[in-house]
Amino acid sequence: MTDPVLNIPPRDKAEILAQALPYIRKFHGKTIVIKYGGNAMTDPALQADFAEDVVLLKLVGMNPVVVHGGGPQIEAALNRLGKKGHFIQGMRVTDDETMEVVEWVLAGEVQQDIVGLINQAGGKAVGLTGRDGGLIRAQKLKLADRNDPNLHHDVGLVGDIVAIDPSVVKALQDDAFIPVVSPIGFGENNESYNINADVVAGKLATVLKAEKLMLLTNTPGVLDKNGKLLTNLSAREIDELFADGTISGGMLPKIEGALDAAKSGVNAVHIIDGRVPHAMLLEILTDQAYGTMIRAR
Ligand SMILES: Nc1ncnc2c1ncn2[C@@H]1O[C@H](COP(=O)(O)OP(=O)(O)O)[C@@H](O)[C@H]1O
Ligand SMILES: CC(=O)N[C@@H](CCC(=O)OP(=O)(O)O)C(=O)O
Repeated sequence: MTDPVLNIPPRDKAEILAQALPYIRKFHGKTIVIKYGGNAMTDPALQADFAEDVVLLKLVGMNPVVVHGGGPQIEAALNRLGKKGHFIQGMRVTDDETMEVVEWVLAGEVQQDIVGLINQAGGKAVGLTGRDGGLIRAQKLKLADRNDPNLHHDVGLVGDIVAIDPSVVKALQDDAFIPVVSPIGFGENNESYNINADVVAGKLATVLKAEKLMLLTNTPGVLDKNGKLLTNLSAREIDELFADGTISGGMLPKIEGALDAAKSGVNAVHIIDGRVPHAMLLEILTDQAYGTMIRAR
């Protein structure tokens, strides 16, 4: 894949840097929630680029908050135990044993890898799960069927977010740290819940009154039935794509998280290709639009 930053002539590079100034000014002090999808983090070189981008955003005065996924990494760990993941409408059916694997892969492995990379790039990252500081309170999700709202699926220990207390994230931000959040919630009886990372990112962006929510994944954005990129989607257009089955699998919770944030006042919500080096930086700091923008109306 070509690198959009390195493979361009120096004059154009200078142009990109000059373009960045108004955006740096505009977003100074603003919170930007970045969902780093498990599918976008499979290449070590891209992971290092991602970490550098997050640090750069912090250095120029923005407040990045990372929410990470790890679907493929959980799947690999389950396979090693002779288990295979099963999804309903983009949600992993989570029994007790799967929940244990989810916790150690997300909080023990993926989160700590990202924290390490950000620190290596010169930032000060702090890893959190939804337990830390009472960040994500959850209850068992009753998953309504998309075609028959009277039918509900039992997806085990998948969490429905009851409340987010963002005080721990705000305290870290005020202290120049970069929070890296694992999508694990806690229930009334201290039980753990597996929550889709897109849903956590959408809700956290809303509660933090973020300026932007960026969802980094492994497609150029939302694609239509012919595989063509849809650069802009309203709530009504999304309903149509749900209805005709164009949006499926992992894209279902992603769009729901994105739309929820857009409707709740997050100014700009983008689904972008995390496999393109520095896509997030270019989206935030240049005039060029990337991926799919989700609009409330
Ligand atoms: N209309 C669509 N456009 C793009 N991707 C889609 C669409 N419908 C379903 N998908 C699937 O959603 C996937 C992204 O979701 P997911 O696998 O959960 O990624 P992540 O780990 O980044 O959250 C894509 O790789 C693709 O297989
Ligand atoms: C309930 C549910 O589906 N949880 C997800 C949590 C990780 C995640 O969301 O990872 P991605 O962002 O990489 O898909 C899972 O178990 O895979």
